[in-house]
Amino acid sequence: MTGTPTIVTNELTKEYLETTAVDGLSLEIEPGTVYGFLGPNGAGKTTTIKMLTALIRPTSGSGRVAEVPITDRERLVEHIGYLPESPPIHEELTAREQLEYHGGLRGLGSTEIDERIEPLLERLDLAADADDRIVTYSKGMRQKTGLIQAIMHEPEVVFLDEPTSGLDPRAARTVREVITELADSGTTVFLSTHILPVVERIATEVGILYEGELVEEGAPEALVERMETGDDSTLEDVFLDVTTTAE
Ligand SMILES: Nc1ncnc2c1ncn2[C@@H]1O[C@H](COP(=O)(O)OP(=O)(O)OP(=O)(O)O)[C@@H](O)[C@H]1O
Repeated sequence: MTGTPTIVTNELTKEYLETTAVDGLSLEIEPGTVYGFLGPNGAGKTTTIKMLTALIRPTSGSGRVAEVPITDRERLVEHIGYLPESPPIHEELTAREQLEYHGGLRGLGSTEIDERIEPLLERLDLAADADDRIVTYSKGMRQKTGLIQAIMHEPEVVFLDEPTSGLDPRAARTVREVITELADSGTTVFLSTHILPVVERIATEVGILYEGELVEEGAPEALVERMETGDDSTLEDVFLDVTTTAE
């Protein structure tokens, strides 16, 4: 698929006092891509996502998400959904109240909110608990609430940080299916995870970050093919290779 890329960055860089967390990152991601964003601990993935969602400002370089400059948080929020590692939810609310509140912030009316959240609550097996307070929820239930919150306003781009962490196998499968369906309908999904089989299954493109730099990028099968270790190479082999030998 070609068109205006939904995510474009040019030499995006974030420096902290003693660390260059992200170092000259240039990305071009087309609509409808599931982009598996990989990298070892501390590689700069969260810092990248925070810049792409306008939570922090780059030190240098630029980027546009859904054609909005990533420094324009006010405009950007309408176009994006974000599931961070710890979803931003109010513990004292019920999931339904939290989702209604979030939908209101995104300009949705109450009928629209109900129409969007009910099928997702059902699908993620959360309907029976939706009127319980989040403080009583397990990690997986919070994760599912956070996911619904990230996608319910039907944003053009969804950023997901470890969306299947804490989920049982059935829920994890449902989340993978939801991600694939989002992409099929044209949503761009930026997926950061350490669970490589998830990426292998659903990502259409993969970028591997190492010490703040993009050291490998391509379709998962193309990356694996490029490995010359034999027929049974996996994305894990590619990951281990490029994150140990790169300088
Ligand atoms: N607020 C901050 N101040 C100083 N250094 C920071 C800050 N946030 C991140 N860093 C540093 O930037 C680098 C990249 O961190 P980041 O959290 O983006 O990595 P990550 O790839 O998301 O790691 P993980 O897989 O462990 O979540 C690390 O060296 C980290 O210590």
